Amino acid sequence: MNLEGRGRLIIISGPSGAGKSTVVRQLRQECPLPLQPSISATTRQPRPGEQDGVDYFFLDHNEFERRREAGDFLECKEVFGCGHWYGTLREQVATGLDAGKWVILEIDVQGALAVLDHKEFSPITLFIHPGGMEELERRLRTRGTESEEAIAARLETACREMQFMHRYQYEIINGSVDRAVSEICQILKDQKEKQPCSKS
Ligand SMILES: Nc1ncnc2c1ncn2[C@@H]1O[C@H](COP(=O)(O)OP(=O)(O)OP(=O)(O)O)[C@@H](O)[C@H]1O
Ligand SMILES: Nc1nc2c(ncn2[C@@H]2O[C@H](COP(=O)(O)O)[C@@H](O)[C@H]2O)c(=O)[nH]1
Repeated sequence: MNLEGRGRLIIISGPSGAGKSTVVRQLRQECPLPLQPSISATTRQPRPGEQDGVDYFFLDHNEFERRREAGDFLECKEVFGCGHWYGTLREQVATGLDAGKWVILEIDVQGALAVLDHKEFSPITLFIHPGGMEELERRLRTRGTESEEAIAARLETACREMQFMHRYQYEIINGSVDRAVSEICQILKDQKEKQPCSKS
């Protein structure tokens, strides 16, 4: 059974700091497809400027657990092993797909593999990385949102995640944001062309 209805599901993974959010933000502005990010839930604290219900739904651990027990998540994982949970809300995905949107999940590798196990979806899968660990570290430091300890955990996780790149359909090297955005947009347009009956 395929639950994608009129929309499509897109999974974008890659190490923390690879530039996923940056690329997705520009992709939404420039790519002429009805793209819609799925807003995840997380137990981590908001960063300065982040808004509840826009960047994430920021939940405390009890509320996250309650929603997990209620079956509200399509997948949820403790990312980076530092006690913070992240999860894709079923409602975000279902509402978007029902409305004919191309719903983007910006999630880690464990989460992506869990979604791929749900056979009712046939997502377009992309793995973004910056082309080298030194550049990844530079980007995480330049962003300035994580402690030294958190950066170390993210880099360690990145090494493991890189080993799963072969599970994705497309590898995107985000050297230049403009180039990565135009490459992804072209991939999505090509996928649209391949659909049996043209969906919006
Ligand atoms: N092509 C690029 N060249 C140089 N810097 C970049 C590029 N793409 C993104 N950046 C910068 O790298 C940092 C990390 O980018 P971003 O926050 O988008 O990564 P992310 O993959 O979404 O991270 P996370 O998984 O932690 O949310 C930001 O400071 C961003 O401005
Ligand atoms: N498995 C999931 N991973 C998720 C989800 N939402 C985000 N993420 C991943 O978390 C890291 C860290 O994000 P940050 O905002 O704290 O920097 C990021 O790399 C995402 O891949 C989710 O719903 N499920």
